[in-house]
Amino acid sequence: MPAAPLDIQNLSAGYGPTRIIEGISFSVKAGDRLAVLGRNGMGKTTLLATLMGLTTRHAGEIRIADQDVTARRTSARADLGIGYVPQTRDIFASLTVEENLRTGLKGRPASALDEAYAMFPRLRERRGNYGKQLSGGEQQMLSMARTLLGKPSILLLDEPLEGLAPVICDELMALLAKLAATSEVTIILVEQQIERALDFASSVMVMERGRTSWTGTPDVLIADRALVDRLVGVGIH
Ligand SMILES: Nc1ncnc2c1ncn2[C@@H]1O[C@H](COP(=O)(O)OP(=O)(O)OP(=O)(O)O)[C@@H](O)[C@H]1O
Repeated sequence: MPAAPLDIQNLSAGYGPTRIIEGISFSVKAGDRLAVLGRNGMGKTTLLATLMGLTTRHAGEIRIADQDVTARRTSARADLGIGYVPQTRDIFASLTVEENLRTGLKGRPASALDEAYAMFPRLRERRGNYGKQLSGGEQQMLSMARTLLGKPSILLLDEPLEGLAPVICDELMALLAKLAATSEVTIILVEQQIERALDFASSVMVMERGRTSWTGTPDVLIADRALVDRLVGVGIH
């Protein structure tokens, strides 16, 4: 599927009656990269989960490639091309790497597994290992590879670097940059590693208590450490 634009208008959502995100609006053009930043507990995960149809929506509209998907179920959104890599790295612990990857094929031929192995050579080496035997970095690679096999037009990544060694973070970000350079996928990245997220993104949204507190381009934040500190509480060093 080619990269798709995403347009969110006045989105409010949460868990049951509890509203967590409130009045969020943004647009991401096809092939662009939006970083969503913010301190802990500000609603970033809830926003991604809402885009995937996994929360209670109270108001607002979600459009993918000019189609209103607001009323669509999670599975229909996945069919329309949203790929979601949650913070919890939803791999099957008791399936092997290869079996996990097969669940992501979505009707594509098994030969497509080679794409995943080309992107993540480490997964080829571990193809017979069970999910639970993988390191944190390998689990993240598997979770991402499985989602990418479905050829998403929009990719939602929730803190993919969490808990990973710097060298693995470098590898994953290089891969994401390569993927973004093809312009075949629109990427929304929630990340606490601000500097890496700003290096990667073409636009930025900062969230505070469920609302948008700042939007702009990464260069503005990179040049203004005090602003970053005020918005997300950590300076860039
Ligand atoms: N399943 C849930 N049911 C009820 N409340 C929830 C649920 N998941 C999250 N919350 C609440 O929603 C708020 C926002 O959480 P969320 O995980 O979206 O924030 P976040 O910005 O992604 O934080 P972090 O950076 O720590 O992952 C928090 O107050 C959290 O306690």
